[in-house]
Amino acid sequence: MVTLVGRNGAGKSTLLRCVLGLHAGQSGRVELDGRDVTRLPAHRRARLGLGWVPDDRGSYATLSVTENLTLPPRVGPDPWPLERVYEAFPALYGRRDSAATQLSGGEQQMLALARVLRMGARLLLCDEPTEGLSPLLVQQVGDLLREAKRHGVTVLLVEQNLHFATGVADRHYLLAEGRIAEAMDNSEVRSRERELLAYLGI
Ligand SMILES: Nc1ncnc2c1ncn2[C@@H]1O[C@H](COP(=O)(O)OP(=O)(O)OP(=O)(O)O)[C@@H](O)[C@H]1O
Repeated sequence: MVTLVGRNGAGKSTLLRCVLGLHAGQSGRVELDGRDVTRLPAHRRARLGLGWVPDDRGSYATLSVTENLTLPPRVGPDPWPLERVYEAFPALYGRRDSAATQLSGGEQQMLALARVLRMGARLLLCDEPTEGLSPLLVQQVGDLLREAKRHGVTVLLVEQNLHFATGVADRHYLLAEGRIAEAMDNSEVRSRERELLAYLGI
């Protein structure tokens, strides 16, 4: 799991869109598992296992959790069976008959992530999944990202919460003016936390 950090406007969301194939007119290369996918359209990249976790959660409000998890098409190479989803996220199993709107913020986040795993994604792109969440929900999002990682899923995470980032990710890239300015491991981020927070303006 890797995070992208950077000031507002540094280009984090744009980089995610480039990786997904949603940004026209980019330069450079995008590789997935060593394969050059730069010229592939977004839907072909999805078939190779790229998955976007929408921050508006993207679930069908009036449908139950199970229905939401049954509907997504299988596009990627490794679609999770429903049983694996429920085993990895038991809280969702407990809420399986509830409508998506009745879920807590953390459970909705869990459902959004689980839907992408059901579609077969191996690499998840998440844009600030903790933004605006209470500390308890932030902790739940951390648990669920760690759970996905434990199951072999790779995560590229845009995240401004450095404390959260060092708790879930393995390494971090600082983006400035659309370029990678620095690569850091967890101990470096922790030892430079004050300086980085001041730089990020948080
Ligand atoms: N590599 C780049 N080269 C040129 N322009 C870029 C590049 N990356 C991003 N931009 C432009 O910079 C602006 C901000 O980019 P973006 O929204 O991706 O930043 P961000 O880091 O996600 O910001 P925020 O934290 O506010 O969401 C956009 O107008 C985008 O088109």
